[in-house]
Amino acid sequence: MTAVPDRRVVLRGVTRRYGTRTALDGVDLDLGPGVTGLLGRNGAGKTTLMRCLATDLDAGSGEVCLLGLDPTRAPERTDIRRRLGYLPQNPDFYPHFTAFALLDYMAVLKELGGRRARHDEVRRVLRQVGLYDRRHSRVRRLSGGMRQRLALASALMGDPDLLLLDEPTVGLDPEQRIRFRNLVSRLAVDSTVVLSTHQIEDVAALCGHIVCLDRGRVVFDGAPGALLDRARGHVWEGPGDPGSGLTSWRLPDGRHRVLTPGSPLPPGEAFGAVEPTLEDAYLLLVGVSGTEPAGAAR
Ligand SMILES: Nc1ncnc2c1ncn2[C@@H]1O[C@H](COP(=O)(O)OP(=O)(O)OP(=O)(O)O)[C@@H](O)[C@H]1O
Repeated sequence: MTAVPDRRVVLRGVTRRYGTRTALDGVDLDLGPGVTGLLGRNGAGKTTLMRCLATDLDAGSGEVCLLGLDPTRAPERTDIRRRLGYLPQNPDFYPHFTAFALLDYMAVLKELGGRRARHDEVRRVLRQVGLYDRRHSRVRRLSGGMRQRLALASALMGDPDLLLLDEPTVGLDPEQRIRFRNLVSRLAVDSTVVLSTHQIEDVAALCGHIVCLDRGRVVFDGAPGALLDRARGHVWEGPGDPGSGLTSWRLPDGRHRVLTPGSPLPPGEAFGAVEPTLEDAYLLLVGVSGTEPAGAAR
């Protein structure tokens, strides 16, 4: 009987600084197979966390265990790297390589077997991301969305146990986005996937687990339903702009949607409570510049 590989990601008290700036502040995490959505505003620490998980950046102080292995030990770090796929934010590729040659080169670096096995794997991932017909195109001739899909193909090579995707759907058209969701959700049956994104629709469609960072700290770690529960009673719709510094926006029918962090009371007489979306819940959690985050959501 073959042993089931350990696919967990465990962090204990990870604090990562850049000089005097603290990017991660005492982060504890425990992730397993399925898709975890990593949310947070610009500068919250998402990319720093992803780079620590990708072993691209040392984790500073605290403990990290990836796939049952210790990334501070060189041989274990090599094993982790063979078993992980990483799509970094703004990937940049050699522009003169063809799509096929580029992935083949990545496969060599990842030590994915001999030439035939490698080429089979490159063809497989090119088909998965819908780029097989463009395999002989040079990277510089691909569109931005196609380059993003090429980066995804590179991350998918070797069926990784841990897949780290930093803003993967930037530049994808709606059809490709659905294709991406299907691909990732199938992979996440067995693998641990971490999806860092500002696209809340992708999180709603894919993630069974959400982690939200704010100024380097974990401010939410749980199921989407639990995040929605916190927002219930704080989202309203009614006529007119209630003003008073609350987060609100005009809907296409002229009514206003209003968030009342902290207060479970309507912002005006004619306002009725509505079911929160994940975006409402996220905005209530982290607050919007000029407003306070929801007391109840902290
Ligand atoms: N190489 C670096 N040197 C110094 N400071 C950095 C460096 N990289 C990131 N930072 C700082 O660390 C903090 C966290 O940045 P990080 O890129 O992890 O945030 P993020 O959540 O990924 O943001 P975004 O959503 O904008 O991509 C920010 O204050 C940022 O300015």
